[in-house]
Amino acid sequence: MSIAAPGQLNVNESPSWGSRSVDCFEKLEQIGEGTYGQVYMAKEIKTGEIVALKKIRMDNEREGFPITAIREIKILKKLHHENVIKLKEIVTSPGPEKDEQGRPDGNKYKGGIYMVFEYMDHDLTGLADRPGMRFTVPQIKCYMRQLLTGLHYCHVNQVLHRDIKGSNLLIDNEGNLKLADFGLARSFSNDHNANLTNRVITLWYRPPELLLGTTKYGPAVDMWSVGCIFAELLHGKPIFPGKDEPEQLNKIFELCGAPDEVNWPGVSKTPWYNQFKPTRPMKRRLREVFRHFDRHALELLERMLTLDPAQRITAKDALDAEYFWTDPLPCDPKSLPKYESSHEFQTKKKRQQQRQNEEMAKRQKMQHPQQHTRLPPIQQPGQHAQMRSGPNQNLHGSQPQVAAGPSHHYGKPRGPSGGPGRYPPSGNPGGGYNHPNRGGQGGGGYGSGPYPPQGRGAPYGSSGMPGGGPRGGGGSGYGVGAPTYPQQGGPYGGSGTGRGSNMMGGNRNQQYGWQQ
Ligand SMILES: Nc1ncnc2c1ncn2[C@@H]1O[C@H](COP(=O)(O)OP(=O)(O)OP(=O)(O)O)[C@@H](O)[C@H]1O
Repeated sequence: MSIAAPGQLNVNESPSWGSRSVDCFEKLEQIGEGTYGQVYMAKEIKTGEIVALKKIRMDNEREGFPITAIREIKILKKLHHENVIKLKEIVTSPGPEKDEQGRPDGNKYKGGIYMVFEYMDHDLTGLADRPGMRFTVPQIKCYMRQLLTGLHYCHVNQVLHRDIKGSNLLIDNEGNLKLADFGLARSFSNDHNANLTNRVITLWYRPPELLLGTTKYGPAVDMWSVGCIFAELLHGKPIFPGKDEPEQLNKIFELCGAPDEVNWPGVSKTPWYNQFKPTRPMKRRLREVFRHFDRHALELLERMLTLDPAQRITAKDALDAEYFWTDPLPCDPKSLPKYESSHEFQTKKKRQQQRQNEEMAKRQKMQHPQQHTRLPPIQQPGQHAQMRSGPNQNLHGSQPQVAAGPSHHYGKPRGPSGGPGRYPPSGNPGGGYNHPNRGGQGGGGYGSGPYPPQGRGAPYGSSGMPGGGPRGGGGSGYGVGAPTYPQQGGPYGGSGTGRGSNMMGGNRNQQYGWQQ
């Protein structure tokens, strides 16, 4: 195997890797917008095969080929599993890129580099965000089992994903779930002796050890994120929607209790413990808050959302949990309903459009109050099932017609709050931190709202949720807007500046200094 010089991409391993032009593909539509650039659904002209093209952003020539992209390619080339997204090849575009209007796109780099992936119809966030979406218990078990199987495979192969969240879990119309976006992934050694950056994992899914500044960690960080996803599937909305790191920790402690040397030996030695330890006793309330969850689901969740990473359940043990072996059993992926493609990018875009329409209608009403009452209703995007859908459009068969069009996870969780209407303002987070701006009482956020019915019920149903349900209303995806980071110098200072800043996960391109 030939080795590329540092900072260069080794495309020599297979003649096809990097040798073909992106012109072999016809871009059909944008389905995602990530830190690195756009993701498109595209068709290979020769074969008609539908793929996903992820453009690698090369904004800054001086930095060369982004280290994160090199990592993603390197790791994905070594991982081959049915629950891990398949990287098919790398293609290039020789000349300056053009934008949609045919103008040069301002990219200083003279060409473009794309990763070609197998196409997946949905991401979990986009799917869950569909109006009226209801996941059944066997369906949740089926997705969770696949998520854990894929993750177990990564961990056995000594790869940490470090960005597990709904928009990185891709689902096809055969019901297969695959882990995607390995841009923050890295190899680890079993002794966990290397210093790794703690500025990884999107804030809402970030475990307490990273929030407390730990730099020696292992697969348990991914298992915390899995616990957050699991709870979200059952609960119907994200369980820890913190707007910045201190609030994130606070939300965790309110539900999982305060960490101490009894429940988490060694916690007092974590770098930022003294700064962020709660100033009042906080007991674990997970069982009480989620008492309506199925018993086995709650048992498993308890073990995933364990504060001490050393005691947190592993992917392998989670797969053995009673939850997956008791009725109702996980369903066969193939038996799952087939939906029109849905990615978070598109659901967000649609909501934005809807809000614009509503505002326009309001303005019209103010200008022509009489006439307005007789106007036909504003047409909402996605009312007609005529949007371009993925290659499996004809797979709907006898499934109930779904109203909305595609909705990939576009624009990703850049910011923590879910957008207007989705999450009530958290108010004073309470929780008693030693943080100058915090420390008030109350504000638990779990005690007041009704929860969706459990058991065989519909975790994502619109009934019973405040404001018509977290998924159905006008809120936008998984977060917009910037969290307020404390000034540099504090534990959370200095992130999120410059190009490619990911509000929830920090700035990827700045995450790789002395710590990896
Ligand atoms: N293979 C694929 N098939 C279909 N859609 C995809 C595929 N890969 C990515 N997407 C869509 O594009 C979105 C962004 O992709 P991805 O997470 O890989 O980009 P990114 O630049 O790493 O994003 P981020 O900055 O959020 O980490 C995904 O959430 C998903 O909706």
